[in-house]
Amino acid sequence: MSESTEIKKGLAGVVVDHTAVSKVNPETNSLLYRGYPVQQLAAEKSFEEVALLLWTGELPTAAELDDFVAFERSNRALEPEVKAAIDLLPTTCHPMDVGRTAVSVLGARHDLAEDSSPAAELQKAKSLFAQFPAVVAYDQRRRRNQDLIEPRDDLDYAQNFLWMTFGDAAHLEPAVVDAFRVSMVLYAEHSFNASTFTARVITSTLADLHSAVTGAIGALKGPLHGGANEAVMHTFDEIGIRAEESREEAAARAKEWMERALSEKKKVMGFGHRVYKNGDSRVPTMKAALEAMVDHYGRGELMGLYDGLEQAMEEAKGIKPNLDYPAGPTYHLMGFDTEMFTPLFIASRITGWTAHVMEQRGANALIRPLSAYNGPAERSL
Ligand SMILES: CC(=O)SCCNC(=O)CCNC(=O)[C@H](O)C(C)(C)COP(=O)(O)OP(=O)(O)OC[C@H]1O[C@@H](n2cnc3c(N)ncnc32)[C@H](O)[C@@H]1OP(=O)(O)O
Ligand SMILES: O=C([O-])CC(=O)C(=O)O
Repeated sequence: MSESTEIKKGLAGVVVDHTAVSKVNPETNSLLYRGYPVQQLAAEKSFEEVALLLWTGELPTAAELDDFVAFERSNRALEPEVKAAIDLLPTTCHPMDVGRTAVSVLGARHDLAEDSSPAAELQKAKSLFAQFPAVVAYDQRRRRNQDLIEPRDDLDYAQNFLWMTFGDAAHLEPAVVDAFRVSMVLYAEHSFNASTFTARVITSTLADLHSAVTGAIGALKGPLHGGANEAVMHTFDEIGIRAEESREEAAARAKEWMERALSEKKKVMGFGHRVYKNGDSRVPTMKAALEAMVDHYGRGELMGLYDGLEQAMEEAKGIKPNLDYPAGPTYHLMGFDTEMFTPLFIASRITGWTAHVMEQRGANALIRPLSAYNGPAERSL
């Protein structure tokens, strides 16, 4: 094999493999899941339907959906052993550590752990989909000294997730459930992003699905990727959220903050994207969901901060927001602690990761690039 010396730092612009799971097209600013525009899916489909679409390549028939919904509803409860493992972790650790540990425990306990046949992989993906919300919900509650809430099988995925976290009727109001469902659909899949690529690298060694998802969670945690939704909220907090303020006043303070941050050469999380250079295809849909939450909770000043930062970044650098930008304040308004935002991203992205694990396994080649050595020349001891 001849060694190429051209280095593509960060693999930017490198096409590594085919995928039929999704198509990100920065030219048309579109995102298709298995051929369907994500905006249409977000408007019309449940997250359960979108998960099946990503895994199988087609939207489910009514009977297929019924089967999956029944499976999901009967596998939602937090297993006592997983709860025990979570309880061993301090509440001072990051909730992403809890999510990562829980997936690892779930893998070690799964009957099909070492079976990587297509049927077993799909079964494990469905199990993780069903089991993960209880991990996030319980972790959120224990950090507030609240007891675990059992799932309800009369609720769909999005409703039940909110129920297990908050246990009140206010979070089952259609406006809240819908914004949450939209966020799950939009976060589900995005081709060869860093965490999905991590999952594919791990799968390429023929390791098991839960190992791939555990590694993917590690990659998602960083603020250059999924951790940005949390970081966005820290920015809002640093600027200061003042409920009594008008939208215009909040926007003016946010603009000032952004101008100062950029003059200090700071990177502001929630802006920019490796692939989209002219705006993230998912942002308009997520921004509409955020606006619905702002109206629902009567919190116009938050939209002032949002607009002020966006405008100042656009004016100074022409850099647009990514999906994490509207998602962060949406989860904040719903009442999640800031550190829980990226675990919510996990709950959604489990679908895309596992679809890619199955695709990688179906046409595998070990992922092992080359490096150009630039250390000391050979020397003797
Ligand atoms: C769901 C998701 O995971 S979406 C991504 C979430 N991540 C973030 O929001 C983190 C903030 N954004 C970033 O760090 C970057 O935009 C990335 C990592 C997402 C993409 O980065 P890359 O394609 O590698 O571009 P890179 O970081 O080289 O940026 C190019 C230029 O734009 C600037 N830039 C890019 N994003 C930002 C930002 N958020 N704030 C300030 N400047 C930025 C860079 O400083 C760089 O400027 P320079 O050429 O003067 O040095
Ligand atoms: O595609 C990327 O690099 C990051 C991203 O937006 C995602 O994973 O949703």
